[in-house]
Amino acid sequence: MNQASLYQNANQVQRHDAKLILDEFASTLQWRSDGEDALLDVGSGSGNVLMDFVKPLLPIGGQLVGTDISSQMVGFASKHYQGEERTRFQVLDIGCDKLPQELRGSFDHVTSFYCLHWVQNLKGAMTNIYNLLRPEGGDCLLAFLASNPVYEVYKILKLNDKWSEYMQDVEQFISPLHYSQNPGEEFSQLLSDVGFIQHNVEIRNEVFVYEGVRTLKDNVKAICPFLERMPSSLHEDFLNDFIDIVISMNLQQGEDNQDQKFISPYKLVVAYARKTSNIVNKFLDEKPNQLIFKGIN
Ligand SMILES: C[S@@+](CC[C@H](N)C(=O)[O-])C[C@H]1O[C@@H](n2cnc3c(N)ncnc32)[C@H](O)[C@@H]1O
Ligand SMILES: CC(C)=CCC/C(C)=C/CC/C(C)=C/C(=O)O
Repeated sequence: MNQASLYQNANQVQRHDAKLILDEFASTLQWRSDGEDALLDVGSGSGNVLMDFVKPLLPIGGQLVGTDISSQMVGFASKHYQGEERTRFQVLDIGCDKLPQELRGSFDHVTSFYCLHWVQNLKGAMTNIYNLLRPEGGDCLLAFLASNPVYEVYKILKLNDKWSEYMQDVEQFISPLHYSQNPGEEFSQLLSDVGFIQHNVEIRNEVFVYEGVRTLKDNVKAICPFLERMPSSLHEDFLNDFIDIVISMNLQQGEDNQDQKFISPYKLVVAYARKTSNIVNKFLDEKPNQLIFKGIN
């Protein structure tokens, strides 16, 4: 997904979820007493979630770094938000083997919305997030898909001769937690493994209703990685086949075009974790990783 303007105009679900989660966790994040918080966002995309919902939470003296694997996304966000003070955007693959030296241990907070389900090397990504935080401590707030019906639609489309040549690597675009029996437990374990002693992970069962075929198609176009591999003359045919599969999965409500709705039940991982300084770690009990943070400051 590289088309920033398409994404910026068809990301209602992503915006809705990020706003709710940030409202809920704004007071849980451990803000510095000097107001000089540095926050890095992972997978900022076109940048509007970061600028509309994260930036307003940051103290006046805070620094914001939006990052993304896609240079097109970073280019779009840099241009669109170039007048914003104390804000910059840069390319970063959160699954990379070696973090850029200037980012390591430099942040009080890391946030990430709707990105980590794109990263197959989830353990590498979480190790990097841990290492982006300051050695003396910091926290992260993450939201990403454990599962979504879109993944089952992709797998069915791949079986069609018309589309299979574009979708050979479909599994690379399916959330690493999609097949997990217990995604909450699995992600909690991963957080512990990379060093987060204190964390809270929830799996939220959500439903989003897309009003009309055009809305659903626009949302698919904004995120579907396979469309950019095929000639644009095939896009509408692909999207029509996508809709037919959604209907065959009984995810449609209402018959005629006027009041046709599409139901998308999905599981969202919402995780908050704190990195404690090495000194504090020494004094914590051996297994304190089940601490609940909601409402604690
Ligand atoms: C669905 S968008 C989310 C954008 C934004 N966070 C939001 O909530 O609207 C996912 C973004 O993650 C980026 N992404 C995918 N894999 C990534 C990786 N390995 N490292 C950093 N960003 C990645 C994509 O390029 C895309 O811009
Ligand atoms: C009914 C149905 C199959 C809806 C799927 C809707 C959709 C466009 C889901 C996208 C999920 C996703 C990978 C989002 C993202 O990364 O932003």
